[in-house]
Amino acid sequence: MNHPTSTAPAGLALTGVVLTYPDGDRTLTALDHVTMEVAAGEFAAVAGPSGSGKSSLLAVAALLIAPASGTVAVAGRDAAGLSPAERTRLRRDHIGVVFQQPNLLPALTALDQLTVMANMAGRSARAAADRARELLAAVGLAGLEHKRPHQLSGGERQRVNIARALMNDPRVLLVDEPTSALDHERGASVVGLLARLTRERGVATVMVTHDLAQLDAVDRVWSMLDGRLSETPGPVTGPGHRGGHGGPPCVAAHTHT
Ligand SMILES: Nc1ncnc2c1ncn2[C@@H]1O[C@H](COP(=O)(O)OP(=O)(O)OP(=O)(O)O)[C@@H](O)[C@H]1O
Repeated sequence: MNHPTSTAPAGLALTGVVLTYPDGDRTLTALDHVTMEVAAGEFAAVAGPSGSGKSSLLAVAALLIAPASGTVAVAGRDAAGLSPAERTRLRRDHIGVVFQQPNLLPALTALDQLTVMANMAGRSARAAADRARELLAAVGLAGLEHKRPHQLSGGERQRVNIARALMNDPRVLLVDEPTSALDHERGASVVGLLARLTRERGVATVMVTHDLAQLDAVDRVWSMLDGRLSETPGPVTGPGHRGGHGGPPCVAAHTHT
């Protein structure tokens, strides 16, 4: 168990994060002094064009890549200075990741997709099954626990994916393009589900998306352009706000001077 060691917020905090990749003789700056705070119970979206740095942001927030400079704090704990084992534990205990493709194992039932993770984390089989059932019900899949992935729709598979990411009761939920394989209606339903789970479970959620039509349920919208992140202004009232922010942000027109 990781205990907070600083006054960083209980959700996610990135401060002055710079991430570079080698690019021939030069370096490419994928994240350029990115600062972002997402509180417990807050649902933030990051929108931006292809190549703007959204996946890089998620990878750094998930503690999969260490930034060249800047800090990442998860559940109040600064990841800098942790050993690889401590970083892995911080990720396992406090971060849930929903990948774009559900990555479900074809042979496993919906219930087993969730319990296999918990068993690996040392939870008793009974406790894991109880939690998995509760989560599958919470994402609207009660009664489908014994279905295998090919017996589920795309939207249902994405719900299993979300339930699986919540198995360890994470403080931070990182979601990569969850609606890309879904039609508008099913996509809106998945985003609405993420909004509800974020609020009910007090998790700090960051959703990366291309889909500007799916932002009504989020609390805050950030725009990513050329590795720079800025919050898109709108009539947002803070954590718990629901019901739209006055239309999609003008991501393409956003400039940094
Ligand atoms: N492993 C890597 N090595 C070198 N350059 C990389 C690497 N990963 C990403 N990049 C570059 O970093 C920049 C940001 O990429 P990133 O994948 O974070 O963008 P993105 O906004 O997620 O794009 P998309 O929406 O297409 O997934 C791009 O210019 C990309 O080419």
